[in-house]
Amino acid sequence: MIYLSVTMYTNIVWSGCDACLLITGWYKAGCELRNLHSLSSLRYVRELPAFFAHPQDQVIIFTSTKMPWTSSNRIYAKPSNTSSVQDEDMGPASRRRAQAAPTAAADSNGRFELSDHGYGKNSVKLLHVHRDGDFHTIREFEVSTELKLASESAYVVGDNKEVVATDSQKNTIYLLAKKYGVKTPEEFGAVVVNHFLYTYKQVAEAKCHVLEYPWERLQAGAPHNHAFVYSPTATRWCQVSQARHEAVIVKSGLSGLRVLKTTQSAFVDFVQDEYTTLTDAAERIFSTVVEAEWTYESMRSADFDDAWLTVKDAILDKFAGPPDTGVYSPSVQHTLYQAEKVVLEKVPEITWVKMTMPNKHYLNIDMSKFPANVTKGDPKHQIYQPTDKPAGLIYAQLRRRPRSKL
Ligand SMILES: O=c1[nH]c(=O)c2[nH]c(=O)[nH]c2[nH]1
Repeated sequence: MIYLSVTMYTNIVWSGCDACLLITGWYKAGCELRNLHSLSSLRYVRELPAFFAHPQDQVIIFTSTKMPWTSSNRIYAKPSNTSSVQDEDMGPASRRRAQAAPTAAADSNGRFELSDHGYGKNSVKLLHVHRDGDFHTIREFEVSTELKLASESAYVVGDNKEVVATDSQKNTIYLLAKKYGVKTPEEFGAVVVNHFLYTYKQVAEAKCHVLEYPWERLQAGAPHNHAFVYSPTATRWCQVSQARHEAVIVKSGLSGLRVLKTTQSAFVDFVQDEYTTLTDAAERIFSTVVEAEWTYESMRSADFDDAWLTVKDAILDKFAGPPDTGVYSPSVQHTLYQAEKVVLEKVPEITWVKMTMPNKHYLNIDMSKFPANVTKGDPKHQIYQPTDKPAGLIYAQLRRRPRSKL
C-alpha cells in the first residue's frame, strides 16, 4: 500500500492528466519517507504510476471534494498510523480527551494563554561529501529544527509523553542527510519538516532553518577534484516550514553581502528644514551590507541554487554596473528597488523579495581647520572616516501583483 502526500500547484484537474504537482512525501506502510528527490521531479499526474515499485501497490489519494480543509489547491493523504489531529478524524473518546487537554488558559482560569510555543535543536552542523569517484562535492550546513506540538501539556503540566527530544531531532538531521543525501538547503529543509510532520502525529507545525557555509571548489588552473576554499562573499540560508494540512512554505535568503563603491553615488534634493545639517552630496562613498529574503510561489519548478545566484548577481549588477563606467545611484532606495525588480523579472517562481541595505557611512573629514602645510598632500589621496554606527536603514519588499483579468 502506498500513501501519498501531494500538493497541487495548479487548478485541480485531477481526473485529467495535466495537473502539475509537487510530491512532498511518499509513504509505504510503516511510514517510510522515500526518495523525495526523484519524486519531486514528477511533473504530471500521469507520471505517477511509473514510480510504483510493485504492481500490487495501491495508491490512496483523497480528492479535493473530500478535503476536510477548505483550501482549493491541496490534495493530501496520510498513512493510518500517522493520523492527524483533525477533529474529523477523532472519535468521541479522543474528542473528550482533547477537550480535557491541559492548556495554559485552563490552568490559569482563563487569565493567560500560551500565544506561541515551539522547541527544537539549533545549529546542528553537518558536512555532506558526495564522492563520485575522484570528483568530490561538498555542502556544509548548520541546521536548526523547531517543532510546535498540538498539545500544551509539556509546558503546562510537565507531561513529556509527546515530546520528541531535541537530541532526537539532532540525530534525525544526520540520519536524513545520510538516507536522502543533501541537495539544496531548501530541499533538505523540506525533507526535514516532512519527516517530523508525518512521523509524529502530535506535531502541528515543523520548521527547519538551514544556513550554508560558503565553500567553493578550489581553482588550481582547473577545478580541483577534492579541495575547496572558503569564500564568504555572502551567506545563504533558508527557512522551510509547514503546518499540518498546509502547503510547505520556503523562504530563502542571502545575508552579509558587503559592498562599497567610490563613485557614481549621490544623495541630493532631500528635505531641507530646521532639522537638517546634511548637505547635498553629488559624489560620495556608497557602502552597504545587503540582506535579502524571498519566497517561492511554486517549489515545483524552482531551481533554488540558480535563484540564489540570480539574486546575488542582481544586487551586484545594480550596485556596481559595468566594470569601466559603473552605474549611477541617486539613493540607496533606488538601487535597492532596481535590484529587486531584476529578481522578479528573472525568477518567475519568486513571489516577493525583500532587501535591506544599511547605509554604512564613510564620512568626509573636515580638514579646513588645519593649517594648509599639514593638510596639503597628493590630491589623489582622499581620506574618509568609516562609521559603522549609526547607519541609515533602508528596506523595501517588492511583490508580484495578481494578474489583471482584463
Ligand atoms: O541614499 C540615501 N537615502 C537616504 O534616505 C539617506 N538619508 C541620509 O542621511 N543619507 C541617505 N542616503
